[in-house]
Amino acid sequence: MTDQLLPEFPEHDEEYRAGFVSFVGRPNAGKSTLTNALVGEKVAITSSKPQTTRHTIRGIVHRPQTAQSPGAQLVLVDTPGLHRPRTLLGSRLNDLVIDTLSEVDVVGFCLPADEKIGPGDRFIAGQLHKLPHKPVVALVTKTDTIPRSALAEQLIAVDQLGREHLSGEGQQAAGFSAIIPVSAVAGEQTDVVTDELIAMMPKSPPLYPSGDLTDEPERVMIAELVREAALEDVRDELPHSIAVTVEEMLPRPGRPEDKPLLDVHATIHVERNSQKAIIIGRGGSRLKQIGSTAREGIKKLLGTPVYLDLHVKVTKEWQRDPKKLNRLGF
Ligand SMILES: Nc1nc2c(ncn2[C@@H]2O[C@H](COP(=O)(O)OP(=O)(O)OP(=O)(O)O)[C@@H](O)[C@H]2O)c(=O)[nH]1
Repeated sequence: MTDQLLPEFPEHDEEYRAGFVSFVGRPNAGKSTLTNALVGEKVAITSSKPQTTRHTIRGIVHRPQTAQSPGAQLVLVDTPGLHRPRTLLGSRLNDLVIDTLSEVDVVGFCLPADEKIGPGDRFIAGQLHKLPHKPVVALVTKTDTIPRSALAEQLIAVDQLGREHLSGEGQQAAGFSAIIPVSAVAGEQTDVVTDELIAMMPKSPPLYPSGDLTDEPERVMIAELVREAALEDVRDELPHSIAVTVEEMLPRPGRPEDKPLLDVHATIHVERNSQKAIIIGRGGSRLKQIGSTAREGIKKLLGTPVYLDLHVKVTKEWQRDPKKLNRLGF
């Protein structure tokens, strides 16, 4: 291997900080949007439908070393929302989240500014209490949606939530380590979030090469893009019944070097025949639309034109069957 092929790590000295942060919060709290805003590129999948972020997707914020700043790397681990489990998939997801959280340096608890604190938030706060000595920063998201006076009230309520759940035995400090209002959409206070999180990272050499925005395998991101496309405009009950696997991803042989084409074969798994019919649509029209939306996303992600071959398959009861869940990557 020549030196050119080795990944380049950012310059650093002993003051450099690097570590992991994970955002939690109930469905639709704004975790993925905030991840994207901090990283500055679309890595996590956002959707207006709740509970669509299933995989652990990392984005990396790089702060280069300058005369003013020692430089830092913030690795964002995006998790599904913690919620009361109702199915095997639900409890697997919660386990996955707890596992992830026990390994990160800081947890960012996203609480939307425009929704009253409810049982879902208290459930999550109760879960976080199980992780003693873990700093938790409250991120009050979507501040652009409410007037300042309402925000002040929400900040007080959030502070109260932290004091009720995150104090007591084993907890170093009472309540949240910090409470930061932020709007990912308006770009307000996103720098403050980054600064605050970086300050809480341990001193460490860089963990990833420069410019590496995500280490999520492309295959999983492609599956997520297909899933996101399939979720557009479908009925409310359908989202939980869709999973996507990427069967094969190969460069088309014999293409000229400057005109590559990637062949992608993917399967959309649903639970029932009726759902299959919805996904395929009249005369295959919906599937065609899903294909072209997903293809655009994949092309943007990889910078290569793609030929996307999509199949729809009924995998009965995949949410309740551990073997099938494993095969679908959960
Ligand atoms: N106005 C406004 N809307 C936001 C903001 N952040 C997120 N949203 C919207 O809130 C909805 C949910 O945002 P997501 O980032 O997908 O939320 P999430 O917490 O990742 O959701 P799950 O994947 O369901 O866990 C989307 O429609 C976003 O566009 C914000 O700062 N301002």
